Amino acid sequence: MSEDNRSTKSIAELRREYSQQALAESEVCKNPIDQFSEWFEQAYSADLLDVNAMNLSTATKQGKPSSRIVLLKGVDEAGFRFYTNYESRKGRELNENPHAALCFYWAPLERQVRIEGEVERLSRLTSEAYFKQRPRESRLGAWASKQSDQVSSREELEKRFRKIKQKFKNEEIPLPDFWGGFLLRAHRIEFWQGRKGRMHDRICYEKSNAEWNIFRLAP
Ligand SMILES: Cc1cc2nc3c(=O)[nH]c(=O)nc-3n(C[C@H](O)[C@H](O)[C@H](O)COP(=O)(O)O)c2cc1C
Repeated sequence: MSEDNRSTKSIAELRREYSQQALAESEVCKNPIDQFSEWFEQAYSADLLDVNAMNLSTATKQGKPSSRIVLLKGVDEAGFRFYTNYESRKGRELNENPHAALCFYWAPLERQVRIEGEVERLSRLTSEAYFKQRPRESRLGAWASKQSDQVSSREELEKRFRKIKQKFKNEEIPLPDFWGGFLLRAHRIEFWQGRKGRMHDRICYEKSNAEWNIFRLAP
């Protein structure tokens, strides 16, 4: 198809077949975190760009939702960890409503993972340990940015960055009180593998009395 054709194709016509792999109840791990780690490892090995980028959906107390991408910074039996500004829009929403959802899409593998649960803040010690390992510029950026607040201009932002840089010149940059991690404790995790004719595989795990039930969903 020529470039010209490509540019005239309507959005409604954009589609492709998914046919690489299958996912069966009999093959998946008993524990969804093990299953997630397996898929994550495969996505990482496939050299996908931003393999740990995930959509995070939050909602206000009234249930008004909002979404954005954040980076997964760790996962284990306890849950999924990410870091942000506690006073940002997401930080404020999570503070008033801990229910949240994550979603990964690894397009070249034709895979999606959806995760639902409740968040809690990570301990300051854990956040500090992570903050310390961030590049100096990112640590300064955390101090300089009142994330999600309106700013009058780019210059204003850069002025704040320079001021902070000067303030911490030759000093260790401490973890700001308004910055840190969240742990999302999952109670539902769904693995989606694209199949031919939109007959996709969807294997879902739901937690009940500390046990994970596994079932298939219609595509
Ligand atoms: C690839 C990618 C990774 C990102 N990672 C993070 C992150 O780990 N933490 C974060 O606070 N924002 C991250 N962001 C920025 C967020 O998407 C968002 O713009 C910001 O957190 C403000 O969101 P809010 O106003 O809803 O709080 C990332 C954006 C992209 C595109």
